[in-house]
Amino acid sequence: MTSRGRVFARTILRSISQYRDHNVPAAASAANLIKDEVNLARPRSTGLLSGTSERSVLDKAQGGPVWFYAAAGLMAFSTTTVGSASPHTDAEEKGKDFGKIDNTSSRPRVVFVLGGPGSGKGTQCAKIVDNYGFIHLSAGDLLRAEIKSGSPNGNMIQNMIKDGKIVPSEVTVKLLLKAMNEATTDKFLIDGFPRNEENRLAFEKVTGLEPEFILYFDCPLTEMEKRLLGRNEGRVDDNIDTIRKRFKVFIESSLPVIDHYDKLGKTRKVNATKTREEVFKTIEPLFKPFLEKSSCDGLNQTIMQYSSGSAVRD
Ligand SMILES: Nc1ncnc2c1ncn2[C@@H]1O[C@H](COP(=O)(O)OP(=O)(O)O)[C@@H](O)[C@H]1O
Ligand SMILES: Nc1ccn([C@@H]2O[C@H](COP(=O)(O)OP(=O)(O)O)[C@@H](O)[C@H]2O)c(=O)n1
Repeated sequence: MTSRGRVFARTILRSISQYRDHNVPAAASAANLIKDEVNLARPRSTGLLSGTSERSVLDKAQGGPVWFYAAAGLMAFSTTTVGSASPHTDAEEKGKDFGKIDNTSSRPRVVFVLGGPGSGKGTQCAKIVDNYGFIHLSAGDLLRAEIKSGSPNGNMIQNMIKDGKIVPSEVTVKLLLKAMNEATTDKFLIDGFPRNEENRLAFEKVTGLEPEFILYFDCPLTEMEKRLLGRNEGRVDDNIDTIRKRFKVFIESSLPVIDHYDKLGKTRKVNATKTREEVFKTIEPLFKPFLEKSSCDGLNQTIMQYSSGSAVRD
């Protein structure tokens, strides 16, 4: 990074502090995340010109180092559009129209997988990973791993999960970013996230990334309840009391997020009541376009821009 880049980054961080001093809560929590992320991402950004393996996946967010964009994320960001779907698009109906994935971009590509508890998100994610080279990041799994790791946040997370509540975004986004940074691919299925508007805004502000689309598993509560009670994974939250609380949270906090993306034409609604195989058949057309062209071309182009000095971001 050049000294000009450092000066600019400091300026951005200073302006975030000023926002925080004026009690803008989202800016304040984003600022905390950003500071952590600066520490996470900075050492790696020196490898920018030395090849893909040394570049942090998130360094590629919007074509520049993540900490830079994390800071800039507090400003308005333009987004990448995928497909031509209209609101309330049904996966079965649209078929191949889902196609227009920007495979020339070197940005990390993110698909959010949403749906009520027990709607089959994890089950389908495993199939997508096997067939379409995505990395599956389950927010719930990351939180449960954090509890197991003996983290100081462990107790708090455990209590929230037992009570069916949504863990503060600061914690969850940080875990997601760490996992994305460690990943060896740039295609991410982020499952069970964003679960509320706070999750959504924190991720957006910190990464500057917009999802390609939202895969929404639509399933009646009665079916989800039956599946959860039969899941048998020994989870502290798969009991009838917590399940009912989770349903309430889903309706009150998660549906508005799905609706937000629906209005942007990004929600791909899937009937999740069918068999596992049928559901997978329905969603496959959404993922085929990701196989059509490697993102390496876009990536190489970005690296050449940096080498020739034509890119202003360092
Ligand atoms: N299409 C389906 N039909 C019947 N049961 C399913 C289906 N998809 C998943 N399941 C089962 O329902 C339970 C919940 O699925 P899971 O993928 O863990 O849901 P989520 O990740 O949305 O909570 C699991 O026991 C799973 O095996
Ligand atoms: N973005 C997220 C995702 C999960 N969680 C917590 O983790 C629990 C389990 O989420 P999960 O995605 O593993 O499971 P399901 O509820 O989808 O079956 C949620 O009920 C929340 O308590 C969270 O706080 N924030």
